[in-house]
Amino acid sequence: MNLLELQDLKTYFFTDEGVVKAVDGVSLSVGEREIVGVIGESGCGKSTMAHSLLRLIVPPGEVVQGSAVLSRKDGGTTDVFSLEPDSAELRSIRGNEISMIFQEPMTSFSPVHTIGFQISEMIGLHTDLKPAEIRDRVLELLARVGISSPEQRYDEYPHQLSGGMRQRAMIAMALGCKPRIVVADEPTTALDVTIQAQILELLKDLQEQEELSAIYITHNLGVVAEYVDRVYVMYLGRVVESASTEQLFEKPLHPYTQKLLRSVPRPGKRVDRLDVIEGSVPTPIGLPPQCGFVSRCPSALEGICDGAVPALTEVEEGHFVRCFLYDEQQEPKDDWADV
Ligand SMILES: Nc1ncnc2c1ncn2[C@@H]1O[C@H](COP(=O)(O)OP(=O)(O)OP(=O)(O)O)[C@@H](O)[C@H]1O
Repeated sequence: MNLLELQDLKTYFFTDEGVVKAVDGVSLSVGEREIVGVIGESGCGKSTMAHSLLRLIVPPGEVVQGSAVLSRKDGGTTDVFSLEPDSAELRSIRGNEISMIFQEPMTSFSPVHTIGFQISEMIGLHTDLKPAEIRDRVLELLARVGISSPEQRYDEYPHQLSGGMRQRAMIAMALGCKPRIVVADEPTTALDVTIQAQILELLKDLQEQEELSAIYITHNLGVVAEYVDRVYVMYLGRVVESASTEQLFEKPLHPYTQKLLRSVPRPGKRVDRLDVIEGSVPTPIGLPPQCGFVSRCPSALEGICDGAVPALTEVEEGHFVRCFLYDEQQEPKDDWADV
């Protein structure tokens, strides 16, 4: 049984310019102790998908469809999308069972309280521990994530910590209640490479020791190659390919994935020239029913790829692709909703 089963998520933003279909039918699963990666260019809907999972979408955005069934610590299951936004149950899930590490740590800490106070408050909210026990847990966590002199850091404010330390403190906060799944949205962009590597190593250790699963949203294919078990490639609000990391690097199928892999340097691969993906991700407003990548695809088939949205098809075990090139039998369909 998977820890998390996201089915057919659609999250739209209802703007004056039109309906932005930021996530348009994404399904994704996370197994126990599995690290799942989500990749794709800026604007493909990765962050919107992650925020939807934690019910952090605010108007004009809305989750319009989908289910996210979470297997709970107590052995039960809950569809996170069926809960009221302000419900106690949702609050008990957030932070306690699924927690999120954001792009910029300053946004998840308040500047006016100390680091220790904020992590303690979060643990206090979700557990019955006594204040002294909470303090001990926070100190242990700070040490665990590699923060030196935890006693001293406990009483410091976020601005007193370096970027790397703040990131660690945020991980401590995210792990405070021993969640089963951590969603890390580009956890390392704002940091230098050495700290990036340390943080990812730390998360990997925690995954092994604390039975943690994770969803990593990243632009960095080096990170995917090294730390991720299974990958979802997103384009224009949809998953266009998903496979084990090994399968994906060995044999990328979707022309978008192939371009993406050729557009960034990868460890262990010598390339003379990196590819550039021509054009940019369109804004997902009023898009015609066709493959989202058709306007940028070097292999597009006229009359096929521009006539319908391809379905996600399993090409070999565990390797799925949404592309007519691999599904020639498929008749163009006029309605995406039927696919
Ligand atoms: N609050 C909002 N209002 C309107 N449109 C939005 C809003 N937030 C995101 N979008 C749009 O939704 C689409 C998906 O954006 P999202 O930030 O989820 O992509 P992303 O893949 O996470 O990008 P990045 O890697 O830059 O974070 C984009 O077209 C974006 O402009």
